[in-house]
Amino acid sequence: MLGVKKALGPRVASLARQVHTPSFQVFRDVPPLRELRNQLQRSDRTVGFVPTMGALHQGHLSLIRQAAAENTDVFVSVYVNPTQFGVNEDLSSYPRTWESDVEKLEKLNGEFEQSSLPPSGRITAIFAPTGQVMYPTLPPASAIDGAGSFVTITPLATKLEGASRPVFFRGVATVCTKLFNIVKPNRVYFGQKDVQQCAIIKRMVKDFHIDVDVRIGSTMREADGLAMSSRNVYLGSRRRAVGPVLSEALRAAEATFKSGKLGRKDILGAANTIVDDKLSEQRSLSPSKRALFEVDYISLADPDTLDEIEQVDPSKGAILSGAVKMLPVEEPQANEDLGAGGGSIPVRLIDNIIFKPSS
Ligand SMILES: Nc1ncnc2c1ncn2[C@@H]1O[C@H](COP(=O)(O)OP(=O)(O)OP(=O)(O)O)[C@@H](O)[C@H]1O
Ligand SMILES: CC(C)(CO)[C@@H](O)C(=O)[O-]
Ligand code: BAL
Repeated sequence: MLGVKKALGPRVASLARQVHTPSFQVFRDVPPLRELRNQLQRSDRTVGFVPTMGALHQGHLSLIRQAAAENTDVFVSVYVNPTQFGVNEDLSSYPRTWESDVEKLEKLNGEFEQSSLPPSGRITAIFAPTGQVMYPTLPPASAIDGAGSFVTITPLATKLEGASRPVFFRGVATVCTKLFNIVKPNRVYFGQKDVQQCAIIKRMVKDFHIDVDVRIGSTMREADGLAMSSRNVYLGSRRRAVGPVLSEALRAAEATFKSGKLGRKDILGAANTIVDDKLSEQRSLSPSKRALFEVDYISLADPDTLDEIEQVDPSKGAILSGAVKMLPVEEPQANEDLGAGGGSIPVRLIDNIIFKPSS
């Protein structure tokens, strides 16, 4: 185990000193973390675990708040897992904001200390492992035929997000298996924004008899409906203004469902109209002003199998979801806010709404 100062380097160490004594331990390796976990086990404390890839925002913090309300101790992992990125995806540019992540977690612990709402747990440990720790035998492989020890959950992992990102859920299931084995949490917390990831984790826990309770937190949004996401920092102002199109489209589809229509054509038709109108509007603008995007999918699927459905069965409900790729900014303007990556990185936005089964 590293003290927070040693783990963070001199700049953050001095920052941490200014704030107050670090309120959690930072672990880079497994054995010291296991030692702490075993101590907690012996004193009947419960661990809620929130896996993240860092670049923390209010979505992550809401999961941590939920974990603190339901456990005495919260463990958070910060690890950008290479095996869930395809070979042409944004692994190298993925936002890494360790210093501000630690500040946010410190602030949150301060909030928990002040809280009068019982019971309130606190963040006890951050696990920020190296690649060598997480993949001890072979360097991690992202190619589809790459060698390594992997967990695969098929056919769930091949649908929707998996159709566009073929190694994504293999990487997620693999790293989550490792993390669950290391942390041995009582409860794990995932965000509904990544609805297919939630379905895959639940299936993995069931099929492998993993002794953990999977808890899902609701999607945190910006004021205009855009789902919060670490990758939103790539958008810049032009693409940011168009990004809410996906949540608007899903809300229109939901309104159609709530008006009593159960058929795919009606429900998805409402979403597609919003998306098509927005795209026409943007195409009519000059390349120096517009933000173009491609729709990867807008889906109405069975909540268990994720297969596309023609009709919502009210007793089962459905998952309405979508993915849109914001294309690189054309003809950037002087002084334009282009976001991280200078507007050149395509940004995949995902979102969903769950139609709950009627009781
Ligand atoms: N807006 C959100 N509301 C609630 N939970 C969220 C939100 N965004 C992410 N999460 C959850 O936080 C956990 C960690 O996600 P991750 O670190 O990949 O952040 P992210 O914002 O989803 O990043 P990315 O841009 O890579 O999708 C996941 O369980 C994810 O579902
Ligand atoms: C669950 C996860 C931390 C695994 O790397 C990641 O997929 C994420 O942040 O959603
Ligand atoms: N939130 C999911 C992580 C990813 O897109 O790689």
